[in-house]
Amino acid sequence: MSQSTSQNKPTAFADRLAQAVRRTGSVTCVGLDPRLEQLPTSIRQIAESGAADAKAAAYTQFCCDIIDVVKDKVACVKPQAAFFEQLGPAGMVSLGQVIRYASDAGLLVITDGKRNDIGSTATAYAQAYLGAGDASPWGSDSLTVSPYLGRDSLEPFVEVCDERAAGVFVLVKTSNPGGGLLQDRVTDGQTIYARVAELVQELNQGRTGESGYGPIGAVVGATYPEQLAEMRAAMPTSWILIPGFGAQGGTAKDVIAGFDDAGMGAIVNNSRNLIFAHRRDEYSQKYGESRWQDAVSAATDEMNAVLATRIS
Ligand SMILES: O=c1ccn([C@@H]2O[C@H](COP(=O)(O)O)[C@@H](O)[C@H]2O)c(=O)[nH]1
Repeated sequence: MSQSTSQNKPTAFADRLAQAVRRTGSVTCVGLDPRLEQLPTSIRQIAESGAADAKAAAYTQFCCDIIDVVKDKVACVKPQAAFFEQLGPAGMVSLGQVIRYASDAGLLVITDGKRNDIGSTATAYAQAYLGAGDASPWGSDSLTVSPYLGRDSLEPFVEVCDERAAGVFVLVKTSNPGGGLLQDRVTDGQTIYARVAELVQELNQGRTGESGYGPIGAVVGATYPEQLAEMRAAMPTSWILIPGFGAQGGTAKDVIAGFDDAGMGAIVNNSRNLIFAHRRDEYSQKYGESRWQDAVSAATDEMNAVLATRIS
């Protein structure tokens, strides 16, 4: 549930994120991307029947067990909607349960759905996902959104962010190798991703809170450190969500440029290398599969420490 000010006005998402980063001392975002075949055996057994609701129950258990481990170690989690949607309706129920569990545990939730559409439909997406607790049916603090449909498709999200003290992260420069096909195109002397960043910066105008950041954040991949530096400068009032750390090759030195001088303004997502840490050589020997939660804990501590050393 959103923390409230004395006037009972919910604290803005950007400020809640700043508070959570300060409280935990962590800029790590734990990505909740459950994949059936990679789950520890004890969890995979829940899905033994092969039915969608059994798989969904396994996903819920796995994600909630991870939340139990990381709730005091990090500021936020990012459930990836795709893995839940893949299971159909039962998966979507699981997504809702995981979001609620994380929120109740005091974590900020960024649902990674990469939603958007024409304005009137975008409003429905915004109302569905944005607003923690009972403010929306999904109860997310924040949602990833696509800018491809233009400014009028983003404005409904901005409105709902204002109403519900929520946030969005607009895809600016994604971590995947093929993203440049469109994002790096130069038009009117500017790359598309730089034009999107300009739009993000415009939308945040007049919306910054105590933290100096506004509700409209940006996604910029750890796999493009030079562009990350360029985007930090282009969007000084936007939180940057940096995916691509770990399994996609991004390292601590690649993400430094995403932070402001106070070591704030960015969160670094890591999904596979944290949640399936028990499968990594460095942790499997020490913990084995039966102690998979200890592996998640150790991997999260390690990421926190590596980032803290680099950023401070
Ligand atoms: O540009 C982007 C935008 C989103 N993602 C998502 O982040 C995680 C990354 O998972 P890892 O296991 O840490 O590679 C995943 O949910 C992606 O869909 C991204 O990677 N890049």
